[in-house]
Amino acid sequence: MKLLLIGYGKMGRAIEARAVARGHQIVGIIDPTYPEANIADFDTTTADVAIEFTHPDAAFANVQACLRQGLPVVCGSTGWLHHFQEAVKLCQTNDGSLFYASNYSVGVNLFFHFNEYIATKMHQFGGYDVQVREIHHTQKVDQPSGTALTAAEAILRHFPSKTIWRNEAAQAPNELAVLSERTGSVVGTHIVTYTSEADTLELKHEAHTRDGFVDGALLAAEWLPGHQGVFGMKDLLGI
Ligand SMILES: NC(=O)C1=CN([C@@H]2O[C@H](COP(=O)(O)OP(=O)(O)OC[C@H]3O[C@@H](n4cnc5c(N)ncnc54)[C@H](OP(=O)(O)O)[C@@H]3O)[C@@H](O)[C@H]2O)C=CC1
Ligand SMILES: O=C(O)C1=N[C@H](C(=O)O)C[C@H](O)C1
Repeated sequence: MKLLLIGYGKMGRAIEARAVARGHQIVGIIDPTYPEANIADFDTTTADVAIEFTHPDAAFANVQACLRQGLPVVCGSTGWLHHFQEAVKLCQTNDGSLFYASNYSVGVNLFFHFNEYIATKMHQFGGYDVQVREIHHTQKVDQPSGTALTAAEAILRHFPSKTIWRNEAAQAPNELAVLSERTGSVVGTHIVTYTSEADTLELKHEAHTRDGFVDGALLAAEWLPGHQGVFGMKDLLGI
């Protein structure tokens, strides 16, 4: 496949290495380190799909540019979802192809699945409070992480005594604390903790490397061309 990489940082570089090893071709790189390369000028007919891992402030414009130019786009950037419905509309208007996941690793998508099940059960049995915690490297600019937000929003849907999340300690029983920690080079750790007077139950995912994100993004990029609409990991993995 012919890939356009938008963003050539930690994820973009890791995707390049893995993609080439799998026989794919990188036909373009859009990143501030290549100032001559501009998404608006890129001849999109030379690529099958774009993979976008940039920055919360850049992602929506990049997604818009791909959709307007008829290029299927796999986006992994977090922190831009206040624009997501606009992206969905643009995708529909342009008969485009957009794939988005706050986390592309299979392990985290299993974690999401178990998170929904556990939230439902814990709410049924009662007596538990719940919080979400995420730990990442110090270069991460957004908080809470996109993954923590996906998990928190699922808890709000399945554990109805929590009605709103807050990125600090809860100040009322209906608030779900989503706590963020930035330290060292931690790749990405997410923990959902249920506590009662009697015991504690935890669901934890700890990424050891970025390989899981990279492999999932490449799977999505291999799958997306030919699929029209807005898709996520549930469509790809069937979980
Ligand atoms: N969904 C998932 O599975 C995962 C998502 N992520 C998310 O992906 C994003 C990128 O992560 P990561 O690679 O670690 O970050 P990095 O900061 O390492 O890389 C981002 C790159 O994008 C560049 N960039 C910034 N603005 C633009 C733009 N307008 N067009 C093209 N390139 C641009 C940056 O350049 P410069 O440094 O000069 O600004 C940098 O080279 C983050 O939002 C992160 O949360 C990360 C891992 C997994
Ligand atoms: O910025 C990162 O590094 C990561 N970002 C994603 C997120 O915000 O959830 C996914 C992963 O945790 C790594």
